[in-house]
Amino acid sequence: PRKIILDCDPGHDDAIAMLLAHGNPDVELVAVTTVVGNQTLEKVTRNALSVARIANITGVPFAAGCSRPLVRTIETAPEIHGESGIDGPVMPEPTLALDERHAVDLIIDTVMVHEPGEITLVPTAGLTNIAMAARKEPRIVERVREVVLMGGGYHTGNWSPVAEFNIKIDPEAAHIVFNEPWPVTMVGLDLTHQALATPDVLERIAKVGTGPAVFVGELLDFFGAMYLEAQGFAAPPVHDPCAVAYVIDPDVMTVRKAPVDIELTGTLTLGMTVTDLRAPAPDDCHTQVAVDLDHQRFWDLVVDALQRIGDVR
Ligand SMILES: Nc1ccc([C@@H]2N[C@H](CO)[C@@H](O)[C@H]2O)cc1
Ligand SMILES: [Ca+2]
Repeated sequence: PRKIILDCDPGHDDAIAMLLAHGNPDVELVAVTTVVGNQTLEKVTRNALSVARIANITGVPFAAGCSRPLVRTIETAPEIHGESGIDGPVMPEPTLALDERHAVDLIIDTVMVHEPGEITLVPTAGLTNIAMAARKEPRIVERVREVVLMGGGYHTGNWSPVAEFNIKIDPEAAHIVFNEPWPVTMVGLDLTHQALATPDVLERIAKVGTGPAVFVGELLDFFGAMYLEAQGFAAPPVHDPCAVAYVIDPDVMTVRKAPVDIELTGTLTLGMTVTDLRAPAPDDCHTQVAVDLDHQRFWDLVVDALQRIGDVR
């Protein structure tokens, strides 16, 4: 299976990404790291550990990372994720103890202890931990197989007209990550806005009938209500599991090689993932962007993962 490190800020959709990674047999969660984003580091870390208990994730180190962006001040998203960062479901008390290392060190140690090309980084939050890891131990850049991140967008934004939240909350970190020479797949809003949890999807998930499936239903009910109110979506786009799904099965979406760089000084465009879609892409282009989602296949993967997790309490 593909070995992945999930760097996340649970977060309703981060939680579903974790469940997909845990349930699907073709990926192995070798570490989970948290970073400030949807809510404060303390809240998203507590949420990550609660999700681990709900899905009975054991034998996987969880470590907390950066509590604020590299340069700028903290900007959270309570209007979508609520005060706890995962409002809606009643969350169980965490039982799993955190790894004593900082997330940046857990990422570095995990990459350096594995063979080159074994570890894939799957960030589904701001890129602060990833940027810090690349600066502290530059050798991880050539050892990481690829970075498959949820973030950005080549034609759309959500935290501004042209910038997406994960990028905009720490654009300097994103600039580092997109400009290191490792392969980067940007699973941006252009793609994730196709991953809508419509009523038929909610019904399929409810039919799984297990504790974790009920939990996902509750997550999506809250996420859906907030998305309708805050952004006028009839059904919520479930962003983060799209990145995990691409690692599981690259055919779940189409991708396109294109240079991407991050706007750091724009007045209206700060945090924009400026994507050069002019053809042809340079031969040495190390970045690609996700375009079309096979949403039947995507939701099949999510439902299958929940069925495989079963009831764990
Ligand atoms: N409005 C809003 C703000 C932040 C997010 C989070 N950031 C990414 C989508 O922008 C996902 O990782 C999700 O967890 C989703 C919606
Ligand atoms: Ca997230």
